[in-house]
Amino acid sequence: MEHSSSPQNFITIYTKCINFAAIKHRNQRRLDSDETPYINHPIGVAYILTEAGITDLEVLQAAILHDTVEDTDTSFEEIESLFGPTVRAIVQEVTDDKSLPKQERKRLQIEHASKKSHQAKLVKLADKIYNLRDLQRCKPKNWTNERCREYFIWAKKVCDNLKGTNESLESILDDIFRQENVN
Ligand SMILES: Nc1nc2c(ncn2[C@@H]2O[C@H](COP(=O)(O)OP(=O)(O)O)[C@@H](OP(=O)(O)OP(=O)(O)O)[C@H]2O)c(=O)[nH]1
Ligand SMILES: [Mn+2]
Repeated sequence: MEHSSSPQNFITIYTKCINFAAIKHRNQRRLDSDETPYINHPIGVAYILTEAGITDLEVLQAAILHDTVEDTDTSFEEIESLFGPTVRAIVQEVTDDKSLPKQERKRLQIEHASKKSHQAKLVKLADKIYNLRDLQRCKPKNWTNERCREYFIWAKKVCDNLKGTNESLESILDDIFRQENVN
């Protein structure tokens, strides 16, 4: 999408994304016992990226929008018409096909990670950092210790195939996996 890089436009475009995602996720909660509003997750994913020095607006937009199609009634067409073809493409790359069995979806994340675009890899790395930190903070309702452990082990396999994308994000992940003795 054509946009100037002036701070005014950047903030206007970014805020439009946050507002859209907040409306779409408004009835959703995280799985923690506090039932944290779901929107905390996409905002936190974008924040992880800005803290790592990433200023690519399309990446930050896609981070905010990354779970709208997977987890709400949002369509890719809607994303494209509001935010343009590049943001749509990144969101599409990080969206799991929920019609597939879970095991297959998880396997495909490992298999496809290395083939993603640079922009999509950044969103995937930050998504994993957020979710792994969240698991370190507290166990989701109904998750056993074993399920948490399996998530760490699976996430490591996905992240191994995203290597060479961003040093800062990858060093955060290295620390998390080291803390959890996943190797
Ligand atoms: N750690 C944690 N995760 C929570 C919580 N609430 C919701 N989630 C979401 O749960 C997903 C991970 O749970 P799984 O059982 O492995 O996956 P599934 O939802 O796709 O079946 C993540 O989806 P995702 O963001 O699409 O990422 P991905 O894991 O599928 O890559 C994560 O955002 C929570 O309180 N803690
Ligand atoms: Mn996510």
